[in-house]
Amino acid sequence: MIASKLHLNSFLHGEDITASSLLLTALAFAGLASIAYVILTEAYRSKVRLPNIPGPTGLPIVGNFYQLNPDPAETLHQWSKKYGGVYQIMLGTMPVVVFSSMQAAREVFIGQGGSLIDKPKFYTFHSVLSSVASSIGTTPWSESTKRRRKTAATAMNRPAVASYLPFIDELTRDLIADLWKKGQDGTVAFDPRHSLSRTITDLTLTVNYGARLPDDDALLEEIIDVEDGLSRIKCPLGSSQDFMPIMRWSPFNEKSAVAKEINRRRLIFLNKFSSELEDRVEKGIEKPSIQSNCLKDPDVRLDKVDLLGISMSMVSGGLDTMVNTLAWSIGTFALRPDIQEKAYQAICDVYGKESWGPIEDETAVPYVTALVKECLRTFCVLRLSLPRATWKDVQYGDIFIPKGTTVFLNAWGCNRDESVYGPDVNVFRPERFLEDPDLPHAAYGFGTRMCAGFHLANRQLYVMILRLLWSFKIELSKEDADNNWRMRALEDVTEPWHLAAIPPSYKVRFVSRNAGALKEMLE
Ligand code: HEM
Repeated sequence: MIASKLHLNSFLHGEDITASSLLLTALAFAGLASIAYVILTEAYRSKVRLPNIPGPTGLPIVGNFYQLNPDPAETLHQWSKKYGGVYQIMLGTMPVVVFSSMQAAREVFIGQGGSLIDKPKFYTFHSVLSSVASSIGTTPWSESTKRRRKTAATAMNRPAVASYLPFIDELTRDLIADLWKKGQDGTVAFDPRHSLSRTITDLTLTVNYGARLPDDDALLEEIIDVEDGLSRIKCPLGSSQDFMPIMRWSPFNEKSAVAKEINRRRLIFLNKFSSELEDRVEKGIEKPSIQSNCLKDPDVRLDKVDLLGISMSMVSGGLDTMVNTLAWSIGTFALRPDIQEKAYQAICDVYGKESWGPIEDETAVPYVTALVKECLRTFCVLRLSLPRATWKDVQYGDIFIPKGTTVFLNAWGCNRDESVYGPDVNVFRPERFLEDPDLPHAAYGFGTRMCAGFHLANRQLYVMILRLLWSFKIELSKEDADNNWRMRALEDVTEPWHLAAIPPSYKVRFVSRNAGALKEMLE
């Protein structure tokens, strides 16, 4: 008995030794593997780093990724003061060339536009999310991208936008009626974001499919939620796993699963809208729209995947950008009654106090045109634009950027370029665009892949802002005013890592300036 106990003890003791030595061996092996991984990654990082382009070196494995905190666009803008208007950063093992000065950006993005026509491929977005089709703005250059881009750009050029004016007119009226009703003629303060989202989603779908959004709040919420999720993945800095492949195996990484689920949900509503349109085309009851034109025109050789890609671009391109630009603008107007007054007088000088004027002319009230540009410049909702890749080698002065390099346009930095806007660059001052009507801004990007919807966006912003400021005095809620609520483009952005710059929420009152005239305009 005793002997067998001894035997058992020594046996167990022996097991202990074996287990702990196995553990030690495993730890040593993991340690060596980690060291080897760091050495190999560092060797790779220094090999792929672009010669003769200045920029911060960054940390092993992660490069400059986490140094971009707390606000990537602003950090890159500050770095441009040290490294110049064109410099490189390392995102994990990926070198990225950043353009952060207006002059350099325009010279290369416009002057050598053909060399910057490509888009980089990111693991999360291109391999996990976009398994079926992807929006134009994120798709590398190919024959299919060329066809889609051309169709979308033609469908949103100046004459085409003129044909959508009845939709813009109808939806702006609905928006103003909704704001007036919800706020009970300025007696109740509320957050206008939901109304803005509904109007912009409705408008985007109407222009794309020729049918208005059904009165279905659940569907609207679903579209908004899916598009918000997409923005998070589409964000150039949205997924660390794109730059640090090791993150793809992290048990805490849910990015890929989230991307797949968003793709599934997005396809449900896009397919629904497409098949409803096909039905209308078959019955011959469709209204003019981008998709119906493509379906009916034998010269437009687009397949189903192309058409789906265009739909994705329209919904993704127009939603976040327009809603956030309007949300920043309305909040700013509430804080700046002087600007509201100037705009109101300028509108009344042209159209009088009894009418908000026709919708045809986008430049009839130059102060409003300038106001729209200053809103786009100041809030610049796509602060890092959408990433590009070089299609050909680029030579800019001493800087050589080889084909296939990822390039960021820091639109935020360009819009804060003192050499262009002067010392009051951080002041919200629409007059700067009256003093120099050719003054550029970078909110839509530049060159061959710049925003394909910019005519449509300019027209919508002009009409909506003009009519809002003619109809209402916009006043901050008492609660927000008491709390000294602010709307600074830099300090008050809510999620600086998000693709689109989202303003802080607020409540405002929409007080009619001339209730009788407004009622007539809405009839
Ligand atoms: C305030 C409104 C808007 C802003 C600030 C904005 C900004 C931008 C920016 C910065 C890009 C990337 C450009 C680049 O790569 O250089 C882009 C691309 C694009 N936008 Fe817009 N956008 C707006 C509204 C719209 C609207 C209303 C639509 C259509 C409904 C639209 C459709 C597109 C499309 C299709 C692209 C992809 C172009 C391509 O890659 O070839 N955008 N937009």
